[in-house]
Amino acid sequence: MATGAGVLRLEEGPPAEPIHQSTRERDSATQRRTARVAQTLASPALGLAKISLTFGGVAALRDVDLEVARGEIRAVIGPNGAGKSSLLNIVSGLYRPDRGQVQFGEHSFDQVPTARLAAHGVARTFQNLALFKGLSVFDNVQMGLAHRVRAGFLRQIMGSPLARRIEEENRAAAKEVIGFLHLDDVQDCFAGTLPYGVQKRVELARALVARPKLLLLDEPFAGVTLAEKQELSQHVRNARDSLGATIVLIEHDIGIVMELSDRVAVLDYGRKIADGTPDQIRADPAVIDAYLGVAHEDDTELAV
Ligand SMILES: Nc1ncnc2c1ncn2[C@@H]1O[C@H](COP(=O)(O)OP(=O)(O)OP(=O)(O)O)[C@@H](O)[C@H]1O
Repeated sequence: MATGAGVLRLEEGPPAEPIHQSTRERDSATQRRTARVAQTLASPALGLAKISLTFGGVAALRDVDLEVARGEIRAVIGPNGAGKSSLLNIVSGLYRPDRGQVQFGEHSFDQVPTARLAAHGVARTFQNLALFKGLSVFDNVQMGLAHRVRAGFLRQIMGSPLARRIEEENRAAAKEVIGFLHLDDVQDCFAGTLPYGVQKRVELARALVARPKLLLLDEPFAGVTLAEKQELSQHVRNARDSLGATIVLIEHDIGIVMELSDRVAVLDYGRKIADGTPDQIRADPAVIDAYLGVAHEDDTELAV
């Protein structure tokens, strides 16, 4: 039987406040999710095929398949050590899998070329903030366009009109995403002086400034307050709804995951043990066993 203690063990911050939806709201949200997934699965934004990875004798990932539909919010969850970060590191090219393929749209890779990630329309955030704390919010956000600046380096030092135009475009893009994430008031502050939850938002802005097609979020809600979680999850949803980004997130806060995601994949000991809508995952006995490590009963649900 699922116990609160078992679930709390999985969370790094306070548990998410349950969002109460009426049955009709919940049904229509489910219908929208199903339509979105069905519509776009023919041409997934991200496909992983038979991904395996070992570290010495430890199998971090075993034959993991994953499809992410365009415009979907897709969560990957699992207990500590299940392989979530390893998976994200493979998708962003930091790890090379022993076997398997990663596909972005038409392009397929044995190892994702990290340096060309942005060119493929992929951006990511990190579990531990990777901001430049001594730079302003504005400059941090502009760093998300560094690949464009590098491309125009020679033109820049020559002060060409094209370099000036690129710089203006970059500033305009940064300004726009800063407004989108309600960071206008703090855009001139040093990033390191801001509350942790705001810094997380700055990191999200930096990832979004290049308008990625695919956004990888590594524990975006870790360490933030309950109010900040609610706000941040709305921004993640807006990034999908208004900017059209497909989103993959790994996250320990099951409450937020179930509320935010269209579909959830569950890893345990490097294997994918379940994949489905939040309702399917909540009721899946294998998931309950993996999280609680106890024998399940037929009527048990994941307590979130
Ligand atoms: N760089 C590494 N070197 C050696 N072993 C590693 C490395 N990275 C991950 N592992 C091992 O691979 C397995 C999967 O780890 P991973 O960090 O991917 O899991 P996780 O689900 O992200 O865990 P957590 O939720 O605790 O971050 C674990 O047994 C871990 O110890």
